[in-house]
Amino acid sequence: MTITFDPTLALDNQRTTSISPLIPPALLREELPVGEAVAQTVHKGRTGTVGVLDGTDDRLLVVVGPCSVHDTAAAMDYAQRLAAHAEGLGEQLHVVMRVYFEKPRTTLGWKGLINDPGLDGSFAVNRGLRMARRLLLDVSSLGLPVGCEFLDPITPQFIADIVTWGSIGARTAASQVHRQLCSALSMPVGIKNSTEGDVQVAVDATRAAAASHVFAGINSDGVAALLTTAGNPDCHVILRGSAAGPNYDAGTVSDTLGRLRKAGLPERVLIDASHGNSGKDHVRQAEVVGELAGRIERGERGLTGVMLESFLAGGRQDLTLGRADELTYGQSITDACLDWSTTARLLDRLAEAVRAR
Ligand SMILES: O=C[C@H](O)[C@H](O)COP(=O)(O)O
Ligand SMILES: C=C(OP(=O)(O)O)C(=O)O
Repeated sequence: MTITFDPTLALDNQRTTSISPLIPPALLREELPVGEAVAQTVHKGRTGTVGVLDGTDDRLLVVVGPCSVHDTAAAMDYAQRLAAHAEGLGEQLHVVMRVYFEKPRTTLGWKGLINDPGLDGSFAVNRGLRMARRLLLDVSSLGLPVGCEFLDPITPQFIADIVTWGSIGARTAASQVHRQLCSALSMPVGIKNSTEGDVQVAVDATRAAAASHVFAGINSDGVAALLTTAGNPDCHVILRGSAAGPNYDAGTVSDTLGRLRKAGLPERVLIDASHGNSGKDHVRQAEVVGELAGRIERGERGLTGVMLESFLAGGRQDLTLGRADELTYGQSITDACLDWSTTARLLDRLAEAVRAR
């Protein structure tokens, strides 16, 4: 017997306007597999990062690149310049390129290449995932390891095998979902202080991510699964400043190391020269790096890494959805970035500081 309901009594999908298929992660991985050279880059990149974090490798971790990728050709152009420059500084700096595809927004805005690769509100997510995986393979094949922010808890199944260093942003550091995700990720993960400047939330997240968890997710076939994780001992705090001002000063670094010590965690921090530490003014990132270089030279404890937002052209521009053809080549459509030549100069300065210490 068929039971029919009065349609006005329907209970679910009242606000979901469409549900369409997502490619299974395993299929994308088969289409775009990791070859031996890329596997070597990721392996070496992760081992190097862990060594710097643990202090067994005396280099400085530098995570540098665009705020977001919106044009894969420009991202590759940038990657080629960075790979060549980083090679000459390899004894002092462990360089990881920011290749960010997922943007957490304060309210609304373009949410990154995976969500809307056409930059036109068409949300071709399967295409976005393909473009993201392709770019990660291409950048890594230059011998340059990549770093991504993980925002959507499903996305890592599609790309995480090619990621050397991960990040959890200021808006999700308190989220249990993201802390559980970190506990499963195979690479070191930096976790940011909150947008209001709360550092303890990042320390708590680092502690939670180091523990084992059991939670619901998907497997590589895209099927709902229960995941049991071992915990990630390679998570670390990123000081990114806040709307109230910067927090890269020696006092905050020392206070953060104290909080980590109290929580039984390794004492190390990465400083984000952008965001609240630069007041989102890209020019001020250079001032932050200048000060940090002096402190690194003097051997300040715990300063393990630096993050820079940088692209080919300096500054930022607004995207009008559907008008990507009007954009300036190599300029950010999210946060303002340093231009390439200033970036190269700042990398040289950081390398000089490491050499001097
Ligand atoms: O890093 C990028 C941005 O700071 C972050 O995605 C928030 O951007 P919004 O405040 O412009 O939304
Ligand atoms: C979104 C980012 O930063 P935050 O989470 O610090 O705002 C970012 O680094 O791209």
